[in-house]
Amino acid sequence: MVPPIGPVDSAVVPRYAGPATFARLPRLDEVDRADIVVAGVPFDSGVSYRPGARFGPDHIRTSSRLLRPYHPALDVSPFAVAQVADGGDIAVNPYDIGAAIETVHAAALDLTTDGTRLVTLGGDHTISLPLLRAAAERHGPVALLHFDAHLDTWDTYFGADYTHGTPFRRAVEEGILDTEALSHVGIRGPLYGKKDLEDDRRFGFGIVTSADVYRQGSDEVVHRLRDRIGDRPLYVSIDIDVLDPAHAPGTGTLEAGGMTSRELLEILRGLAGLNLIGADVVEVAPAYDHAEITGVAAAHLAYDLVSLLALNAEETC
Ligand SMILES: N=C(N)NCCCC(=O)O
Ligand SMILES: [Zn+2]
Ligand SMILES: [Zn+2]
Repeated sequence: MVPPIGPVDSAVVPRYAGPATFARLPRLDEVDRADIVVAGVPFDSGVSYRPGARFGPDHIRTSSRLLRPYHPALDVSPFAVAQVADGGDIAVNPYDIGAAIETVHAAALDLTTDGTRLVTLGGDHTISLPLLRAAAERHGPVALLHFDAHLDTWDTYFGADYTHGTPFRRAVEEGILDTEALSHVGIRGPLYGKKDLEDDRRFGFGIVTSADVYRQGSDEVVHRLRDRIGDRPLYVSIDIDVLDPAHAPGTGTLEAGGMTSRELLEILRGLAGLNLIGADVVEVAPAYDHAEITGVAAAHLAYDLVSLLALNAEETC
């Protein structure tokens, strides 16, 4: 195998110089083929509160300049065992949510020909629906592990079906999720009513609340999740607002009492060896960020997701 083209060498070109691709990786058009692609979706027309996640991909890329090539907790050099590349941004229509969803769906299919795995940087949570459609077309109905303060299984907002609060209800209705293996982690905060939870349970979701993570600890949570997921194809969706506002102020719909970035990274690392087939990190809105707190958290989460995928790619080489 030809060795992968890795990131720019930070001992030669300082980290703060040059273009900000994710982790300073090559662009997709600079490599023959990629095992893993990181792509952005600058879209926030589906939000119910503060806008700004359209600037998320650029912010996460900038905040990823300090990532280093070896992941000690997972014992993997992700960019050495797999060809990882930055696929740039999927340019979507900001005025027509239906058209944007179609574009993301088509682009996700295009980027995952030939077994390539996709990690997407949002963008608001609306984009997970077309990403899941593409994942299900490749793998059949997928298990979903959803980290979020919010259920995002609501029905409509102002009569609109496709919003950042509704992607997983639509996905269940479309039959693209494996309803035996659906989990939310980090749920907290006020709801519209008890029916929100009843509907969610009817769709098949299990809930690990933010308080459960604190009380039970990451190891116990990982154990429960792994049991539920088994060897099914798994999609991981991370809404950055799953983190406490102290750990991720740069987002649109904050809720107090969230997880720490340490807890979330610990849980992700506990997923090593599962059949992860795709992932997203969404809802980063840089206008409300301070000192790159949110950007760095998102960059590290994306790095861990890439590392999990790289571990699997290494196994199959
Ligand atoms: N941040 C996401 N994805 N969803 C939040 C929806 C909250 C609401 O407006 O009720
Ligand atoms: Zn959320
Ligand atoms: Zn969400």
